[in-house]
Amino acid sequence: VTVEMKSSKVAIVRMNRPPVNALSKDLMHGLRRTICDLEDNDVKGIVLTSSSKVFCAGLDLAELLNPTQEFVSSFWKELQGLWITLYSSRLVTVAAVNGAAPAAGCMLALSCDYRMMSSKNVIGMNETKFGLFPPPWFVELMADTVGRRKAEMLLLQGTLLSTEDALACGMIDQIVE
Ligand SMILES: CCCCCCCCCCCCC/C=C/C(=O)SCCNC(=O)CCNC(=O)[C@H](O)C(C)(C)COP(=O)(O)OP(=O)(O)OC[C@H]1O[C@@H](n2cnc3c(N)ncnc32)[C@H](O)[C@@H]1OP(=O)(O)O
Repeated sequence: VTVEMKSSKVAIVRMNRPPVNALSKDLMHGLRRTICDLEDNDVKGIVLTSSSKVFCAGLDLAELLNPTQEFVSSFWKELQGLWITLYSSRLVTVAAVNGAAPAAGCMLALSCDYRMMSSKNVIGMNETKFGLFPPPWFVELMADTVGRRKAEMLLLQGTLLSTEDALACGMIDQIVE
């Protein structure tokens, strides 16, 4: 995770885990630590983005391949901790979605107060497409953002929306070129 101060009050927080910013336990820990440190330093707002062409590919599936029970438990704790920290942060949080944001990548964006996204990208929770279901707090985030019926349809079908369709249903707030 890298931090660039745009002014004394606004920080650009970049996920920097090539090639796709898959959320490993360490990346989630780094993000949470960074947000907490910025909160402790009188910063007012952050822009969360990526240093590569993918915003975030979701959970690191490689880390979840044949894990020990202990690892799954600590991984899950880290994911929940990151979500709680970001969602409840006193900072104004903006997601600058500058690449694909599937699954937990979408969760990160939806946990922010405002979402801008570059065109020709995709965002959504596609877990059902590969036989997983999103945890209830992902579901609530989606329902709070696009409405319950739309969320139900998107989650059932594991739809990844284009930038334009995401704007049309309120999943993002602005398209930025
Ligand atoms: C046995 C018990 C198990 C218990 C487990 C319990 C856990 C329960 C889990 C329940 C979880 C539910 C919620 C799940 C949330 C998630 O986030 S799951 C992750 C979902 N993510 C995706 O579906 C995205 C998959 N990736 C892509 O679609 C594309 O990679 C991309 C993001 C659109 C980027 O495309 P492109 O730029 O063309 O790059 P690629 O060539 O596809 O990929 C580059 C390399 O990155 C690797 N990679 C991609 N995504 C991931 C990932 N999520 N995790 C790990 N690695 C990833 C990809 O394999 C490539 O690797 P190399 O081939 O080695 O280069």
